[in-house]
Amino acid sequence: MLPNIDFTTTQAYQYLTDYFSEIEPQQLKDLFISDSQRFSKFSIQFEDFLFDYSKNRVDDKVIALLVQLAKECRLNDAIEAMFNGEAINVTENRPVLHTTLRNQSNEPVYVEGKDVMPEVNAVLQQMKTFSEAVISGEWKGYTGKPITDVVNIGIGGSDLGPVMVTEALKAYKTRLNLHFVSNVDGTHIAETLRWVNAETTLFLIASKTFTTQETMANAHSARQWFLDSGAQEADIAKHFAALSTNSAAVAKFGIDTQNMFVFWDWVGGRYSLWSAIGLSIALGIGFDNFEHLLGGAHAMDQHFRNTDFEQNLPVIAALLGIWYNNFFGAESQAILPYDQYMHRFAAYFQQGDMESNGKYVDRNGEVVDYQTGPIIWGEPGTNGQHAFYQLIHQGTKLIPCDFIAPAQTHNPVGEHHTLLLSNFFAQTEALMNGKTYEEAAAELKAAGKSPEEIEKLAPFKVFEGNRPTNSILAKKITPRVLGSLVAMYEHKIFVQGIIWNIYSFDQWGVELGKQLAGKILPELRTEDKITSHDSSTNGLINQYKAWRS
Ligand SMILES: O=P(O)(O)OC[C@H]1O[C@@](O)(CO)[C@@H](O)[C@@H]1O
Repeated sequence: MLPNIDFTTTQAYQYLTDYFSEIEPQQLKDLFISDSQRFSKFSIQFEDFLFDYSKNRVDDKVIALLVQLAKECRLNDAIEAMFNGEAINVTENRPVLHTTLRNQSNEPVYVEGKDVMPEVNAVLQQMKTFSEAVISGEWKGYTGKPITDVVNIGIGGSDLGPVMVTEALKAYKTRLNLHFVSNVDGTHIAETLRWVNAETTLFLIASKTFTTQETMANAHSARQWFLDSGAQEADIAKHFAALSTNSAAVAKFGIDTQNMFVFWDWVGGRYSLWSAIGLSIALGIGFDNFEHLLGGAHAMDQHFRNTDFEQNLPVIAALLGIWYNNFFGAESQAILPYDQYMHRFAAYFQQGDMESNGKYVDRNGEVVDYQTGPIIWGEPGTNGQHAFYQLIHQGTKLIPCDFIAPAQTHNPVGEHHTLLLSNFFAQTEALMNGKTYEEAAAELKAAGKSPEEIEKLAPFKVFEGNRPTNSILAKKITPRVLGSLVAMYEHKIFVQGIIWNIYSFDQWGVELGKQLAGKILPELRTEDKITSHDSSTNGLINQYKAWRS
C-alpha cells in the first residue's frame, strides 16, 4: 500500500518552514562565494549527462531537510510498491508498471501472480519484426509498393510521446516519413492526407482504450479516405495497424488483430511511449534506437530505485520543485531545452506532469490545503529569450527553470552551437546574479548618459537576480540519454505525487468536459434553437448555428 502521510505535519516540513525565513533572503551569488565547493556538491553526473542544481536557493541544511521530508513521507516504501506491481493507481485499481516495458534486466515482474515479462518481450519482438519489415521495404502496400509514409492517429499519451521522441531524435530518422494526427479538428487529418499516397501509407491507430472520440473520428476518416482512394476493404490489412489494450474494439473497427500491438492497463496513457504506442518511434528511428531509448530509461529506473536520496536525480529534482512550489509559492516550472529537436519536450510534460499531479483531493478523498502540481511550460532556447524571458528575469513571479543543452550538436554548422551554448550558460548566470543599480548606472554613464538620464533609466535596468535554475548538460542527445532524461522526469512526478499524498496515475479531471460535449453534440446536429443551457452556452451555440451556413 502507498503511505498516507500529510507532509505538512512532518518534522522536516516544520523545520523547513522555520528555516525558510533564514534562507529566503540569502543571495545565490553569496552562497557561491561562501562555498567554493558548491558546484561539485550540488551536481550529479548520470552516464552522459550532468545535473547541476547548484543555482538553486538551497544550502546543505535545506537539502538535508528536504531529503528528511522524503524519508518521513516513506518514499522508499512507495517506490518499492510501484516497482513491485502493487495497485498504486488506487481509484482504477491498477498497478503502475511503465518501468516494466523497459525492464531490460528481464527480472520477473508479477501482475496478479503472473510474470508479465514474456508478453512484454513478445510485443517488443512483434514491434521489431514489423518495423524492420516496413523500413526494409519488405512490407508492401496493396499495389505492391513499399511504405513511404506512416500516419500515427492518436491523442494525449498516444501522440505526445511519439511526437516528442521522433522530433528529439530526428538525427536518427529512417527513410520513412512520419505524420501525427491528433486533433479532432478536420484540418489536422485534411492537412495530413493532402500529402500522402494511399498506396504507400501505413496508418497506426494509437489508442489505449480505442474509444477516444478524436482518435476514432480521425481513424474512420482515414479509413474512408483510403477506400475512396480506390483500395478495397481487404487492403486495409496492409495499411492499418492498431496499438491498444482493447482487442474487441480493434476487431470491430476492422483492423486485422494480426496487425494489433497490445499493451496493458497497468500502463498509463501518459507513460506509454515505451509500449506498443512507441511503434511510430521504432518506425521513425529504427528499432535498435528504440531499444537504446528503453535502455536509457531502464538505467534511470535502476538509479532511482537503488540510489540514496541525496544522490538520487529524480528525488532531488522533485524535492527542489516542492521547495519552490510549497515554500516559495512558485506556481509553474519552465522547461527550456537549448536544442531545437527537443521543441516538443515541454509539451510532453505538460500532460505527463499536469495530468498526473493536477489534483486537489488527497489519497483520503479530502480537499488538500496546500499546493500540488505546478503548471509546466516552455519553449526551446534561444527562441524563449525573445518571447518570455522578460518575465522570467524581471517579472513579479518566481519561475524555476530547467535548462537543458547538449555539448555536441547533431548539426555542426559554423559556430551556431557555440552561440547557442553561450546563451545557455549566460541565462542561468544572469538569472542568478542579476544586475545591481550601481552596475546599471555605471553602464549608462559609460554610454554617455547624463545624471538625470541615469536616474530616470537605471531602475528599469536593474535585475534582482536570485532566480533559481537547474542546468542539465548532456554530452549529446542520443536515444539512451533521452530515455534517461524522460524517465528522470517521470520519476520526479511520481515522487512529488507521493509527497503531496495524491494519486498521480488516474485522470478523472478529463471526464466532465467529454461528458458535456457528448450532450451538446446532438444539439449541434439540428437547426433547433437551443435553450437547455445557461444563457452564455445557449447564446454561443445559437450564434454558431446562425453563422455556420
Ligand atoms: O490512448 P487513449 O485511450 O486514446 O487516450 C488518449 C488520452 O486521453 C486521455 O485524456 C484520457 O482520456 C489521456 O489520459 C490519454 O493519454
